[in-house]
Amino acid sequence: MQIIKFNKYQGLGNDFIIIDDRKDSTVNNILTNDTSLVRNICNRKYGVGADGIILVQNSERGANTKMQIFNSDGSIAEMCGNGIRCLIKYLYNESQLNEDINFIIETLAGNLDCYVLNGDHIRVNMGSPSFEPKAIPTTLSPNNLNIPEGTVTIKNENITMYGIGMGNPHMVIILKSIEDLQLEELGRNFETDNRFPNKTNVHFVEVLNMNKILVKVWERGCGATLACGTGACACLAVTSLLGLTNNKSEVVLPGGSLFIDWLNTSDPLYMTGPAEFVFSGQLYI
Ligand SMILES: N[C@@H](CCC[C@H](N)C(=O)O)C(=O)O
Repeated sequence: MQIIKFNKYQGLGNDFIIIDDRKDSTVNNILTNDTSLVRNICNRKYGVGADGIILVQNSERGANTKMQIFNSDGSIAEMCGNGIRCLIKYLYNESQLNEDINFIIETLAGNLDCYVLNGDHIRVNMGSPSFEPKAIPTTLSPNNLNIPEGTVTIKNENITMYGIGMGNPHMVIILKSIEDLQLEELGRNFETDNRFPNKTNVHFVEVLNMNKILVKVWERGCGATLACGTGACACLAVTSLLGLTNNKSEVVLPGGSLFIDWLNTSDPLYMTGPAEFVFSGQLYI
């Protein structure tokens, strides 16, 4: 049995157990070979409770550190927007610096620049959204704006949905209202839509005005969460390309707001939002 220290952080209620695994990658080896252990640790009744586990690892690609993220079902995700802010806040708190500072984090979606602003908000260069079907991956075909497009059925109505990659796959569905949404039923169904061979995160979007959208999230490997950072970027990228919002907007999620800007479609997209320490403890695994 090993004693593993952890810190719990949350970004807009999307919560993560952060484990520093830089010494010898032991935890990565254990968790990748035992997905039931991840599920047990993330379980909200019998475990610590979280939407995922983030391992801080040594970077082999010139970044300050590498982020490895496990969803609460034990699957590994390529990227996590709220998670990367939590990781940055952890590194910032550990460094005991009291000034604005930058970090470069290696992820399975590439190296990302992150900036701590006034100690509590973190701005992340999220890279460019991908509309290339193979890269997302999806079998959907691009529409005239080059966004992969298809339909899903909601309450017997065919509704347009879009596929987009932010390192990880996203399905974006724009509705007139998302108030009375069967999130659990639709999310579970669409997550495994066979047009997304690696499954997909699912987002239901209501456009409030040119500068604000409302989003409800069903995450691949986690279920309904209070926020999804990569998803917020995916939604804003789609609504701005469709001309429904500006390219700099507030994304209102059940857990709070993220601010996304994508000032030039040939440039990366930026996400700004909070991250907070919740508690720390020890795992006996
Ligand atoms: N909560 C995240 C995304 C985490 C990974 C996702 N569930 C996936 O499997 O792609 C975020 O804030 O981006």
